[in-house]
Amino acid sequence: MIPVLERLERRARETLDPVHYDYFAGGAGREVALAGNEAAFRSLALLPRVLRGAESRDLSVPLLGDRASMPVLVAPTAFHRLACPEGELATARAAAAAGTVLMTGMASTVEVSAVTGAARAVRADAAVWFQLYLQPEPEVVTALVRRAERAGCTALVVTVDSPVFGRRRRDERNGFRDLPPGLAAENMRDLPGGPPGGTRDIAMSPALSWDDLRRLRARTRLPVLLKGVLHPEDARSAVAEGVDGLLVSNHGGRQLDAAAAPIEALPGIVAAVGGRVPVLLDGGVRSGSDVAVALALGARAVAVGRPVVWGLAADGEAGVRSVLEAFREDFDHVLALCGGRVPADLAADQVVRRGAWGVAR
Ligand SMILES: Cc1cc2nc3c(=O)[nH]c(=O)nc-3n(C[C@H](O)[C@H](O)[C@H](O)COP(=O)(O)O)c2cc1C
Ligand SMILES: CCCCC(=O)C(=O)O
Repeated sequence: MIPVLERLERRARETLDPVHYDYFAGGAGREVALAGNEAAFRSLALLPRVLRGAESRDLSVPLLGDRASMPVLVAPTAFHRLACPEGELATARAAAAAGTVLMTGMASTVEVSAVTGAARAVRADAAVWFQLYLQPEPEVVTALVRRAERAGCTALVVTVDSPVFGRRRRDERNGFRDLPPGLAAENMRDLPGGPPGGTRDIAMSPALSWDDLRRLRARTRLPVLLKGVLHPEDARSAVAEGVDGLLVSNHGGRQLDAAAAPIEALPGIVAAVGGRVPVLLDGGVRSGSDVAVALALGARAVAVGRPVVWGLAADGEAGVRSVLEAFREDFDHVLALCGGRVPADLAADQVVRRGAWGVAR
């Protein structure tokens, strides 16, 4: 882990209400998936290339019509006002200042138009994508999509790894269920069928199918990224359905505790997709070399969840900036050490399994 991240996490742990710390930090079940996400990166190593004449690095990557200044994006995480009074506004400013994509969540404690407003006040062309869980009622989905479109979001991130909510033992132990008074999931306010002026609950439904995704895509011209895919067949189906990108993820180990680490699933997905749409990854990315391994194995970019929350809790907007700049600096350094000039210079033949005998292909 990058030392700055360790420091910020420590500070966040000291600062946050322990119940909220556990909500942010925790995973499902025995937290095997949570630990496995980082462990899987540690089991992989890089074969640097040499004498490549790789001067003047450029870390930027194209993504669904936007361009990120580096291949490290902000993953959608819920309830930022639990971490800092400004909440998602601070996160949005920091992401915009870093020139990277913010995936803002349906479970944001600041309404999405205020989030995009904060980002665009820092950088006029700041890219903000809207993450949503498909809701069983079509009119609710439409209302959410319109809300994201009106706010100027440039893509939708549809999370599909949550047919039911994961069992988070820390939250069960702590009795953490609801946001404290004064905080709410503001994107869920004033939706069809909800209490006037109040918020609806976010529903998770195992009944959702590709039909629901088709209905969503028929309702919007925004590109759609599917978040939470681990199986190559699902990746194939998604591409056949016309999805614009995939985010390989196990929800930071918060849903299926037996889920494979995203970095383990990535090669199968990349092979299934065959370059037809960009593949992104999140889960356990904690250093520039983690970024490099994911990119070498075929990811266009990665996203980070908890490190951003720790930055936010430790030092608000400045803390998130520190996190993003630490990733930029560390990835730039690793790319240089690997003989790369641009992210796409990293190739799959540069990744080996630690402890395995063999030669580079
Ligand atoms: C506190 C917390 C809240 C999250 N909330 C959401 C959410 O509302 N929607 C979603 O799609 N993913 C959510 N995630 C998952 C993240 O988008 C991402 O997949 C995960 O955090 C990546 O792993 P990392 O934390 O190891 O970087 C959440 C993760 C955390 C830690
Ligand atoms: C209903 C809020 C969902 C938050 C979430 O996805 C998580 O805590 O992992």
